[in-house]
Amino acid sequence: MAKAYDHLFKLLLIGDSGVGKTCLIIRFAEDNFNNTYISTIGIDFKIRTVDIEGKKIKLQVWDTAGQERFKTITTAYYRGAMGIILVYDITDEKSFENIQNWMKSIKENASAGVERLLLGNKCDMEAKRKVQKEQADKLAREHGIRFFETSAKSSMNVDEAFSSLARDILLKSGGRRLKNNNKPLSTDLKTCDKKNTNKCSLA
Ligand SMILES: Nc1nc2c(ncn2[C@@H]2O[C@H](COP(=O)(O)OP(=O)(O)OP(=O)(O)O)[C@@H](O)[C@H]2O)c(=O)[nH]1
Repeated sequence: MAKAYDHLFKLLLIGDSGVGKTCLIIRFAEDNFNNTYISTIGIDFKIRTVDIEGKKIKLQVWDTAGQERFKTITTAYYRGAMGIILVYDITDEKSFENIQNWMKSIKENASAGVERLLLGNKCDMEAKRKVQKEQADKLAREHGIRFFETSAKSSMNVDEAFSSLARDILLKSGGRRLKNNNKPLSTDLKTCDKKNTNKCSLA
């Protein structure tokens, strides 16, 4: 039987408790949102297959508990991830400050070539904003990664964020094949603007 997908990418979401990791995954995988807060215990995952540049990419998206007491369990999953999404809440300054610690945790526990992405979630709550977009833009630039403001509630930028990460991983794996087989890299791969301008779109 033919495989239902061309590539399987494992992604992982990390960030403080309550920033909206579970809601982002549910919005992405099931196009749903719930206001009730049930803190994740340990780890869980959901799947969605997306079309990127004519390729079927199966995304296995792992949800981690943000609470400190689950850290030993959750960090064990970093190594298998090809992409890690760091999430903070734009209404919670502490969750943004802690991104530096989450970055450190990636350095200590993830594979060296892992793709990273920064998300400022709950951007529907403009009136309660504590973290300015420029601050996060600057941080993302310092780390050389992409940044989006998202809302799991309104869907804003959720598909775009996941797709841009998947596309970056695809580009990277294409590059590896090029190195190994000396085959030309597919020219139909559109590159996204790496300058965090949120201009990536679904293929
Ligand atoms: N307004 C708004 N609320 C959100 C958004 N995303 C999540 N929430 C709410 O924030 C709360 C926490 O969301 P979760 O997705 O459970 O947070 P989490 O990061 O998975 O938390 P842990 O499992 O404890 O690590 C819930 O009450 C959600 O309804 C969003 O984009 N906008």
